[in-house]
Amino acid sequence: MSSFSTTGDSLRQIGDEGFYVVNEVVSKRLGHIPIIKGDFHLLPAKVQRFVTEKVELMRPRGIYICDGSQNEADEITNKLIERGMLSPLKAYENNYICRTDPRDVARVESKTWMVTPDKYQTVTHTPEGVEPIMAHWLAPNDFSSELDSRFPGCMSGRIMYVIGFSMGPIGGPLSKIGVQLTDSNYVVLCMRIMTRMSPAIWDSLGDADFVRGIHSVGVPRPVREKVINHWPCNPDRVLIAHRPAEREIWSFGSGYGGNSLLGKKCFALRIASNIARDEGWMAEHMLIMGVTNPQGHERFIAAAFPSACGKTNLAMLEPTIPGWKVRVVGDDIAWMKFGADGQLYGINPENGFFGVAPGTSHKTNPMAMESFQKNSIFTNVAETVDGEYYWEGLEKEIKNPKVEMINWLGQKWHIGDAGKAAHPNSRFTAPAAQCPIIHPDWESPKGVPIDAIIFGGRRPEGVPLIFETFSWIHGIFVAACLKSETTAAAEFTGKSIMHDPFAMRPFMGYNFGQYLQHWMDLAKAPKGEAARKVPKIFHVNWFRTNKEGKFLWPGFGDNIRVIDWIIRRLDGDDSHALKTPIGYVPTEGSINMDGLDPVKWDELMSVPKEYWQEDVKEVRKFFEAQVGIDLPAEIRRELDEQEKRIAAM
Ligand SMILES: Nc1nc2c(ncn2[C@@H]2O[C@H](COP(=O)(O)OP(=O)(O)OP(=O)(O)O)[C@@H](O)[C@H]2O)c(=O)[nH]1
Ligand SMILES: O=C([O-])CC(=O)C(=O)O
Ligand SMILES: [Mn+2]
Repeated sequence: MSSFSTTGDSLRQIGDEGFYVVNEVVSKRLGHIPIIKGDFHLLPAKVQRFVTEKVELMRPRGIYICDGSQNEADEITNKLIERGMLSPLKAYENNYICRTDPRDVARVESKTWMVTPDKYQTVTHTPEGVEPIMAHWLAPNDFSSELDSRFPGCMSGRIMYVIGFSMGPIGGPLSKIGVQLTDSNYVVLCMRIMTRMSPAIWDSLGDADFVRGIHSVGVPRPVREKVINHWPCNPDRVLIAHRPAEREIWSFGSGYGGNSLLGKKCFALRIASNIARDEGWMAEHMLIMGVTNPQGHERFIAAAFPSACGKTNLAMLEPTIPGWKVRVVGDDIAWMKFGADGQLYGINPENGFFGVAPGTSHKTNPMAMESFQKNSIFTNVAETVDGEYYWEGLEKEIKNPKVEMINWLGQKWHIGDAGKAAHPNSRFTAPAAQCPIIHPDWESPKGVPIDAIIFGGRRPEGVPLIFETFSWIHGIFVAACLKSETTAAAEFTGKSIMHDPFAMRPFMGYNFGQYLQHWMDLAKAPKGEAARKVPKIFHVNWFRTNKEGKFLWPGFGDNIRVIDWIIRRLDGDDSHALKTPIGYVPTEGSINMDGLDPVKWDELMSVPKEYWQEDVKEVRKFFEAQVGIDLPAEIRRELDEQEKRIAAM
């Protein structure tokens, strides 16, 4: 029998919150835990049990059941303004800025764990002494002690918010429900933008199971250390742990989005990829865009680039060649499933954009700019005395270039001063529905038909602007070899090229060899279903540089020129592709360059033999060290074949 029961309504004011208690949870051990908002009795029984168990563990001073309403958001926002955590950006409507503790600015890959009874459910068989980089494993016993040293009493003196949310349109066949508990009201406001949060969740859920998220900033009251920028966090004790079998996430010590908005990377990628494997679909770090050509025919494309490598920008691109139209379905995560008709369909499980601010401007990404003119939250950007946001990349667009600002560290700052205005991983959080080019079908429950998948990364050297892979399996091989220069989205400093297979290294939810096998298996339709029409797979590189380190390709809106070539390939145009050892590249003249400053075609498109000889050796080492016996034989064969093709160049 549960040690909890609930009592009826009572009305009183508690603490300094000024909220009224409508009912309360009674624990034999803890006494009365006031429900500050919402009706506990209306939660599904399983959610009630989840909440009461965690209340007993984390001992908040009150429970706040969120309904996702505007009133609720206003109430929380006002509270945060009072406390100094948020401030309004007066130049816009309902836009707010906040600065984090400077130690809490990005995902912490090294403290992110998958907890499975068998190590090899999580990681591949790496040789003695080789630390797996794709997923980090924590043994259940070790997890228990990590948990015990953090969570008991961690919400003491704080309010626990209960957030019911749907990833994907509520009730849709590809959608999933989660419940996140958190003691951060910043997280509540951001989850309200990033997920679908409404009382309809509880009706849709009924008795069914849900993904459980438990999040605490890890600063119980009374607070022992000084809180910086009104941003409580506990950087030394950060832990982001997932129990895939239990569909459960435990996040401690960080308020930064990628660590704390549990619907996003933790649920929609790490946990969902486990569900997807069990249920025969895919959860990927991909944008989805609809592209209409001048003839009026629309195609949907999914694309995976590592963090801060251009997904948001590609998803919303404003074409620089006439007649083309791009509309965004999603900018970061795609859940995709083959239909019985053999077509792959994809949804964007999110409800908002959590985008990189620096580099975003009317020139590079006007549609993102339009999306965050209201109802948005900016984290770690600079603020001008006129109440505008500012970051690197807006130099030419700011009204008054001499204006005084407060930089992300809270110091007075002007353009030209030392240091940066905004943290390189500063972010905007904006409702997707506000994007002027949001696709009319972006909330279609069954998803949009995906005809091509693009992979890419930041590759200063050797990798052509675009190539098409030879087959589904060769495409999987190319995605497994994906590499990119490190960015500020995680804790790595300095620029080095890292492996980031499928742009999923930080988000891998299970053994990478099995993940590859799952991708391969998806090509085969189950009995009774139409043969699967697997998407064509491409690789792009917007970031190749010349000897001076300058980008050879203008990128952004001009990337439509590459998409145009891709779509012609989908349409069966065979006349404009040259076979190379790594795939098909465009023949010179087959990419529309009208109106562009001259581009150094050879430097941009070449496939240098020496570079690729080195690359294939390096990839072989990587596979041996990081995938080992878990590497499917077919993928090893692709490597062998590619090596032979390169040798014969
Ligand atoms: N040179 C160049 N830079 C680009 C291009 N596209 C994006 N960028 C820059 O890359 C950075 C990150 O781009 P985003 O589109 O936000 O990256 P993302 O893949 O959505 O990142 P996450 O949200 O971290 O997953 C920004 O500073 C952009 O300005 C491009 O085509 N060329
Ligand atoms: O998770 C985050 O912090 C933001 C993001 O999209 C990424 O890093 O890929
Ligand atoms: Mn991302």
